[in-house]
Amino acid sequence: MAVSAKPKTISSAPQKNSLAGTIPTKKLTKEQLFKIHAEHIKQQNATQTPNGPRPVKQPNLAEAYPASTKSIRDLEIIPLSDLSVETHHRGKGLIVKVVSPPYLGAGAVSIVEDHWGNVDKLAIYNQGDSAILSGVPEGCIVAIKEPYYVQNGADNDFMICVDHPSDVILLRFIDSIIPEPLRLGPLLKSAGEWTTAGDQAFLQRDFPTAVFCYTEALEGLEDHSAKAPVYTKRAGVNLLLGRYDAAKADALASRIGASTDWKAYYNAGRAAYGLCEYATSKSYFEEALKLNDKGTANVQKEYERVLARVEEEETGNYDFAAMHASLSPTSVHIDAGSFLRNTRVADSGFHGRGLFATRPLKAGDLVYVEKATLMPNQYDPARASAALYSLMVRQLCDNPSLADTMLKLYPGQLPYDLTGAEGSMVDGVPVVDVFVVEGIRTKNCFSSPLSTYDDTKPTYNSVCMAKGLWAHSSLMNHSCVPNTMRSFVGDMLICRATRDVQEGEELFQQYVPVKTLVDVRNKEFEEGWGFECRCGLCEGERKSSEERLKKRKEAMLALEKFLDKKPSTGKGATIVPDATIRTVDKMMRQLEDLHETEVYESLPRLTLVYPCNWLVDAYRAKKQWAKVVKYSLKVLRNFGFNTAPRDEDPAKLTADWDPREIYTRSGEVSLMAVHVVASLRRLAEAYAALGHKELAERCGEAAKFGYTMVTGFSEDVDALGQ
Ligand SMILES: C[S@@+](CC[C@H](N)C(=O)[O-])C[C@H]1O[C@@H](n2cnc3c(N)ncnc32)[C@H](O)[C@@H]1O
Repeated sequence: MAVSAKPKTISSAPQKNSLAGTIPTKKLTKEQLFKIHAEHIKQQNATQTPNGPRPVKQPNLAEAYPASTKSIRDLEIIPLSDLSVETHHRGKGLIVKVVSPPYLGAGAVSIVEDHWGNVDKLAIYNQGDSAILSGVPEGCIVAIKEPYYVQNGADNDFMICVDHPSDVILLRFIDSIIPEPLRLGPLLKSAGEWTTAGDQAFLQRDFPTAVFCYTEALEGLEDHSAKAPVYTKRAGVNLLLGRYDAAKADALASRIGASTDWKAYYNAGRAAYGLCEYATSKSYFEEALKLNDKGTANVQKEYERVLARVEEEETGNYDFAAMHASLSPTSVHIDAGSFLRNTRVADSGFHGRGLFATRPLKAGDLVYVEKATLMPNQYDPARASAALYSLMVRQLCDNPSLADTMLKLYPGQLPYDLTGAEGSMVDGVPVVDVFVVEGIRTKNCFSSPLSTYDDTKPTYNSVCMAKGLWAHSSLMNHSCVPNTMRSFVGDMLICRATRDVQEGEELFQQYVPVKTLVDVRNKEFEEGWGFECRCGLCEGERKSSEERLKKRKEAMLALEKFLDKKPSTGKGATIVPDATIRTVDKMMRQLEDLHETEVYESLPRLTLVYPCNWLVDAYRAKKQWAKVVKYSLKVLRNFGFNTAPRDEDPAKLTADWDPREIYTRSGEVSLMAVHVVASLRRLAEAYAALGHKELAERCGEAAKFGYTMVTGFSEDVDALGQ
């Protein structure tokens, strides 16, 4: 798993176009523009499947520029003929009419005309399906704020490129800012006509247009009692579009002070539920039930559902096994609340904010459970990042209240400072800066399998990973030897303590499974997240000399090279010849000797984990159980579980070794992983084979306990296979 597969860094600015800053003298004529555009549309109609997923134009952070934060009313309106290439026209705006149907690819490309009679090409990206502008209907009039003009391949081919969704505004036909020659006057006159048009659009399932029409209708009405039913209609459509902020506002605006308001509260409750505001949702359903004391079955059902969410938030009681059983490729979003009260956000000594324990926690305890803020059902690694990015943009446009959660996350270093206006409403829409969104995505997203439990099974296709945002979890800083471990069941992130944690202690997670060598893993942190890790393991290992580090690296690479062609387990494994085992054992001991005691006495020795695991498997295949014990104990020790006995004689251990204590008594610098569970299982098997039943049972129990930390909920260690 990874917080982000390969976070992007901001590279140097792209090469400058020789025309940059100039008004092009050679441009396509109006006729050429229309002709080429018509050909593109013809081609599109011939090749594209209607309603198929549209590609996403993912932002290149190297070319980042800020979204406009100005109102169109404060900008100087300029003609299309004044646009200069590779230029962000700060302080300027365009008002244009769309004079062609759109060509739909990663963006919507249309031909537009200004009131001076100039025409040009407009490409609008990053509009969600719920926005009319995702399709840019012919005839609509749009304002483009602080336009960016680019060359589009061929010498004389240029276009206005709108990356930030809030940089383009769909204007109402009666907006006084529209210059006279572009004005049509409203197509429909009365509120009644607009309402009927909204109803028709609704019946045709064109929900964005329905919202547009109901909005026009509301503008034309003055009397609240006449407005109320239109608000109710618009609330319903907004609910269908997942525009919960607007749905909630509409539902509340539809109240008229009568008992029929139960419907308004019911809709407001559903909208708040959609926003995961369960306590608020509960209070709206209660109002609805008060007004309609017979309680319609629907309200009662929704009320009971929200009560379950509130209880989960308060108690952290979940039936994870049932959640897991409910997962399927089409059903990955779990209906559950987040349990966060064992943690709080505070300043960290490591970086910015971090998460801290609000009460003492025992190893294995639930630290928190978080439902994804956003997680698209997209497990194809080639599409997962783009899917998350476009969902983040869409949700910020559709539900501006999400900005409070999402835009507070760390965006990494952008080439410009945040304006502070991101997320605020300008010209009726929230300012959404796609480069900030992408920065937040790369620094904060997690990769998640459908379930971690299944992901540990040897047969599972671990390439299938979705990407999601868990806003609370993102606030946790990284440590290579963390005190928590995360796992996933669908879009629920389960975080468990891997050792005892005191009240007030900072909580850490591993951003990625850590590389064995201190310099290699820190290069990854530096490139991906811009920090150098100062955890106990990294600080400890830095005390080792450069020369030692170099020698360890060489020994490790030689060992890995030797082992590469000699699988001791799984596909291609055969019984390994004794001579090979002896060589591996010797090379492993040489590598072991390169770990100086003064540095590694109680630190994990990660370079040794792989060869020791290899030896466990090789001896197990030969049923040499004493050796299995020896090397399994070494694996535990190499993960930093230094209370694992170093003397492998079972006779000495039977009385007083409780393997569960590895979790509680190893100190701060140990590393929990599924391999630890696997080693405990191997120990259990080997002790049993050697006749040490009691020890075997204890190891089995410790393995089950550890597996719960790894998977979030399951003790079924047999899932790990043979
Ligand atoms: C997902 S954020 C974590 C929350 C962050 N501390 C904040 O204030 O929003 C990731 C960023 O936190 C910082 N960070 C995380 N772990 C760190 C650590 N161990 N040492 C220093 N900085 C760390 C890095 O800047 C990283 O890019």
